[in-house]
This record gives sequence, structure tokens and C-alpha cells, in this order.
Amino acid sequence: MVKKVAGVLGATGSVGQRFILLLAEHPDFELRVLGASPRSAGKRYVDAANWKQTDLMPRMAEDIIVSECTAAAFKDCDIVFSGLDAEYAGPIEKEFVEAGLAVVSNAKNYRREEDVPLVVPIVNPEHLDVVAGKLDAAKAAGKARPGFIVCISNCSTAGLVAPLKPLVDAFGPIDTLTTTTLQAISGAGFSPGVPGIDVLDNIIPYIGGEEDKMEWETKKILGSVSADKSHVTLLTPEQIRVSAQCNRVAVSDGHTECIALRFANRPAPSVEQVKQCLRDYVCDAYKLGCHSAPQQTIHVLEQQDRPQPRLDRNRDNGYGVSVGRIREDPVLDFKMVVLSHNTIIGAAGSGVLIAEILLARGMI
Ligand SMILES: NC(=O)C1=CN([C@@H]2O[C@H](COP(=O)(O)OP(=O)(O)OC[C@H]3O[C@@H](n4cnc5c(N)ncnc54)[C@H](OP(=O)(O)O)[C@@H]3O)[C@@H](O)[C@H]2O)C=CC1
Ligand SMILES: N[C@@H](CC(=O)OP(=O)(O)O)C(=O)O
Repeated sequence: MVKKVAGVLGATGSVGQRFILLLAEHPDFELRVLGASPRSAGKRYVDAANWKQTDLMPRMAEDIIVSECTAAAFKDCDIVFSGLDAEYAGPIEKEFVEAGLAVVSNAKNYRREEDVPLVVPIVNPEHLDVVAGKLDAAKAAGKARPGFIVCISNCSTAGLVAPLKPLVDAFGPIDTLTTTTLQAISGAGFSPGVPGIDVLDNIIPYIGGEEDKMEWETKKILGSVSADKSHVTLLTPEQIRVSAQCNRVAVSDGHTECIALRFANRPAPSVEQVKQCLRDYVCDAYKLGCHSAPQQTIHVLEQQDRPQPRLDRNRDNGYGVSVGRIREDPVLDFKMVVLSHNTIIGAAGSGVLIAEILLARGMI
């Protein structure tokens, strides 16, 4: 198969660097264009990027000349991944879509548009039907293939919704959900990033905007596509109450979340039924044969002191989510600890897996 041409916006950042690692030797995509700010444009990538990954910078990226983030520079791309600073992503991504490009974005700017799917690919890939609807309508009208954007969720939200989806499918709606997060510093990006003096020997009990994003995005991801495929309908606050508290901790990669939930239906399932349901879950992307899809979507850990970020974040190459300490909760029904890799399944990896699904479904 001829590989699809890929570009990365925000290629020098925390998410952008992860995109490069995931795309450097990808069987479906050939990474050709890297874009960043005017400060970096015109430089070789190796000179522009302040590389902070524990894996070495792929050789193929070193000599690529960083482009400005214009649609003209990315015009040959079949797919553009965005890890842009949200302050600048809005107009740049809009220009790309208007130029007919397919964009998969990590930035928050378009997540709340009702006709933009907000996708965690191991949870709600069916929301991509909204894009399929747009492409089919243009084709039926004899129009050129339109550009489109798919948004990836907030990284903490991705970990939160992963175990919820199989549980809702098996046992019906969850009506109350609380989460307290312990978020890695790579989630704050690299420019400027979290200063060591703030986070070493410390916990910061505030991440701007994060709690609102978690509480809102969960309702969209667990919502459903309208019958005419024109938009996504959110769960209402009456259907699910979500409460999030977010903390920054001195971990490099991997967001941990202590969650508790209650099912709407009585009687609630047993602890063993909950565990078995999570173990049995196979995400649709794996069934589709997508290259990066986790073989085991949810890893149920029985050791009493797991999951831990350093030990468990790379399960299924960072595309799998770990869940441990599943037990009854004296206030709600169950509590558990969830760990997800924030720049893989919480960001760039989700972007790559979404693109693999788009390719498998003939949308790029
Ligand atoms: N880190 C994470 O875990 C997650 C991040 N996200 C989102 O992904 C996006 C990227 O985050 P992250 O990688 O952490 O951020 P970084 O700060 O590490 O990287 C930001 C990128 O944007 C580029 N940029 C800055 N200003 C401009 C500009 N004026 N024009 C074009 N490019 C510009 C930077 O280029 P330069 O180096 O040249 O300045 C850099 O490549 C954000 O929107 C973030 O909210 C989403 C989920 C998780
Ligand atoms: N706020 C997240 C990362 C992030 O940038 O999320 P969002 O794309 O929703 O702004 C964190 O600090 O870990």
C-alpha cells in the first residue's frame, strides 16, 4: 500500500515530539512536513526542537526543515496532526480545514463544536460518523472532498472515559462520577513547562481549565451521534453528574486518577462482574485491524499497589489503560485507580489511532 503523507503542526512541543516518535516508522503514514512557530520555522528540526523524550530523536526527522504553519506548506498532506499551542491553534486549524485538509487536533479550540467529533479512539470511534456524513453529502452533491477536523479529548478525560465505556455498555448508565487526578508534568507542555522549583517535593492542586474540561468532555464522549449524522448529542447534567479535582505531581509521563462511580440501575453489578467486563473489552479499532490499537484495551491489575505511572504507563505501547484497586465504595457503587499515558492515549497516540481508523474507513 502507498503510504499516506502526514504532517505535524506544533512538531517541536511535548505532543509534537510524541507524534514524531509514533509516526517515524509507521506502516500507513509517511511523515513529511513539520510545522512550528515562526521562531522555529526555517531551522532543521534537530536545531529547532528541545528534545525531551527518553527515546532518541528519529534520524528521519533531524534534517527536515521546520515550516511555518500555513496550509500551503502542508498542501500535499493526506492527514495533518496538530499539537499546536491552543493560543494559536484556532485560526491555523481553520485555515487548514478551509483549504480542504484533514486535521486531527489535540488542541481544545474546536472540541465543543457540535459538528466536530471529540474522539478517544478506544472509546467512541463511532462519533467519526459525523465526518463520514459530511464526506458522503459532498460526494452526493458532486462537490470536492471537504476538509474536516476531528478533536482528541483532554488527556485526563481520555483515561477517565476508557473504563466507563465498557461498563455503560454492559450495565447501563452511570449517573454519578467523581475523579481526583494526579497529572504528569509533560501534560503542561514544554513552552515553558512546569518549573522544577514548583513541582519538586510538591503537589500543585490546580490546573487551569482542566476540571471544567473533564466534566464537560465526558458528556460529549459518552453522548451519541444524531440520526442524520450531523452532530453529537451530549449527555445531560440530569443523566450524568461529573465532578473532577485536578492536581499536578512530579511524574514525567502518565496521568493517574482516583475515580468513584454509581450506576443508575439497581442492583449494581458485583466487583467481579465489573472486573470481568473491563478485562473482556476489545476496542473497535483493534477489531478493525488498526496497527496501533491495543490488543488489551483495559489492563485490570490485581496487585494492591498498582497501577503506578513508571511501571504501567507503557502497557500496549501506551495505548492501553490500566485499572487497579477496583473495590466497592461506601458512598457510590465502586472506586478504582486509572492510569493512562497522557501523551500517547491522552494525545498523540490517540491522534495516530484516529487517523488509522479514518484510513480503514476510507475517509482519508
Ligand atoms: N501535553 C499533553 O499531554 C497534552 C496536550 N494537549 C494539547 O496539545 C497542544 C500542544 O500541547 P503541548 O505539546 O503540551 O505544548 P508545547 O508548549 O510543548 O508545544 C506547543 C507547540 O506549538 C508551537 N507554537 C507556539 N506558538 C506558535 C505559533 N504562533 N504558531 C505556530 N506554532 C506555535 C510550538 O512551537 P515552538 O517550539 O516553535 O514555539 C510548539 O511546537 C495544546 O493545545 C495542548 O493543550 C492535549 C492533550 C494532552
Ligand atoms: N491540561 C492537560 C494537558 C492539556 O493540554 O490538555 P488540553 O488539551 O485539554 O488543554 C495537562 O495539564 O495535563
